[in-house]
Amino acid sequence: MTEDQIQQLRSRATELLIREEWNESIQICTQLISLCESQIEDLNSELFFKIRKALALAYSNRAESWAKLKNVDLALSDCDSALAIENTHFKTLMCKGKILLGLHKYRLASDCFKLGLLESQANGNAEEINGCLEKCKRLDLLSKSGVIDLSSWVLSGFKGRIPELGEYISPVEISRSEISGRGLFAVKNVEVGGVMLVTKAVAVARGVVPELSENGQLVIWSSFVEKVMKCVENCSQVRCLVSFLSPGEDEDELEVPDIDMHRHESELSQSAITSVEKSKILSLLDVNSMVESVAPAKVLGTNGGLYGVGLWVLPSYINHSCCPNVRRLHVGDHVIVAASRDIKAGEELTFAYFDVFTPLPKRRMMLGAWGFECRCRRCQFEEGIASKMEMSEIEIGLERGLESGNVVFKLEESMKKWNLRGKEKGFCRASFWSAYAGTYGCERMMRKWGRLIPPKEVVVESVADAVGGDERILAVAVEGMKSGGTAYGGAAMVDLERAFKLGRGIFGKTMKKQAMKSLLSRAWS
Ligand SMILES: C[S@@+](CC[C@H](N)C(=O)[O-])C[C@H]1O[C@@H](n2cnc3c(N)ncnc32)[C@H](O)[C@@H]1O
Repeated sequence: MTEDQIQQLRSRATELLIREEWNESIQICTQLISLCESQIEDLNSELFFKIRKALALAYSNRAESWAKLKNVDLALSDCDSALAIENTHFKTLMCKGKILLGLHKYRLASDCFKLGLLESQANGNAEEINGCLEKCKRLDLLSKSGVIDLSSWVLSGFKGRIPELGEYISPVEISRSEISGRGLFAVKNVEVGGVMLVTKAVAVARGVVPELSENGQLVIWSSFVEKVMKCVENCSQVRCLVSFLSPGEDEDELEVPDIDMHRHESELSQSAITSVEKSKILSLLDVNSMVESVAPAKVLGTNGGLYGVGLWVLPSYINHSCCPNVRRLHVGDHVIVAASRDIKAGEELTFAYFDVFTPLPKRRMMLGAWGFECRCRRCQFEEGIASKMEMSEIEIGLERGLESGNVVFKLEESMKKWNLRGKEKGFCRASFWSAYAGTYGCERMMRKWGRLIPPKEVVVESVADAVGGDERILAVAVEGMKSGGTAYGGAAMVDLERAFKLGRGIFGKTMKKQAMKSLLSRAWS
């Protein structure tokens, strides 16, 4: 009788799995598990082995259903129950390997696939298992080296699948920040373009939003909140990491988490945090979620027309500066954080939370919405010159439609008068970048003002040095290169090397020169 019941439930569970009815399949597997467990105590040996087999399969099937529903904790727990009964259970090893791969635990995943490969059932699945093993190896290497190569994807014109990325953490640490709360700090010197982090989103929601209507954004936002809630509920690893993020208040009281907690091979205590309230999640998301940056996506030809909002945990420790030293590049659900200029060991990593080419009064307005005041070197410097008469004349001139060449001329003359040097000039030029771009990009304007203002290569380099790489600086820099002219007035090779350096400040060291060249040509076409 019991045998028949078990057989019936098994067939029903298999049918539901095939039909991808995960919730129903979980119900049937749960019934099957209870039945098997109630029978397993006092059985003659033949039936005992049969029931154990059915029990292992029921746990395995339920694990698969939980995994499909993205309930990672329950899926892993069922895998472990199945493996405790039969430690080489093929189906379970495959299921556990895939879950661990999704959690970026490449070596543990690889151990499961290797064990699976030894089983007789591997014969018909060898290609798939070897593919998984290959993927573990590739991503493990990336997670150790940070070496990313998007070249073939870039050269193919972004056709085909988005390159698969793993998670990577360069030598950085989380420490108390003088800016606010905790921040992320470089432990070693990093050259422009150096990849600092590669992080997969906890969740990301995207949609085509016609003209970015507020309503459309709201719909995407609520789907994003739902996705994050689900991940937090279903994965203790995510729950633990998310619970350390800043709610935006009393940041100096917040605990400083160990960076190693974010290395996915490390084991997190499963029971550390059992739940996080929705209201807390909402305030964490207000402070830490990021909109996928549109500009590099446009150049990369990806995500065009899409509005995307996501949560990437480790990048959430990066504070804002108006003269930042890192930038982010979105590739699929991953964000690559790379140095947008050279960074010294001990320096805090900073993003610009909004466009760096914004004059001080507008930056203050935007920061008002964020709820904090920026005290970065650039803001402090620009506050010092804000009351100068020439500065008000330039701002008023710009507002009233003064010719951009004239704005640039007046600013350059004022900077000479104020005896500015080094980065200070770059800060001012960045704040009035639109006037510089308008002047260098217009032949008529250059005929009129060209001899009275600095050559564009001087301006390009001072702005990149002050606020880091930006595709708009690159566009001005490479203008004229295609037609045989030289952007920098020197030999073409030198021009190209400088353009590559600017490109690395935007896209990071993520591709070979040939691919970067094709991106540069997009910028100048
Ligand atoms: C994404 S978090 C950055 C990491 C945060 N400091 C922490 O301890 O987790 C963003 C929050 O950090 C603070 N913050 C970031 N940049 C700042 C700045 N330049 N000045 C003051 N507060 C800043 C603000 O409270 C902001 O809401």
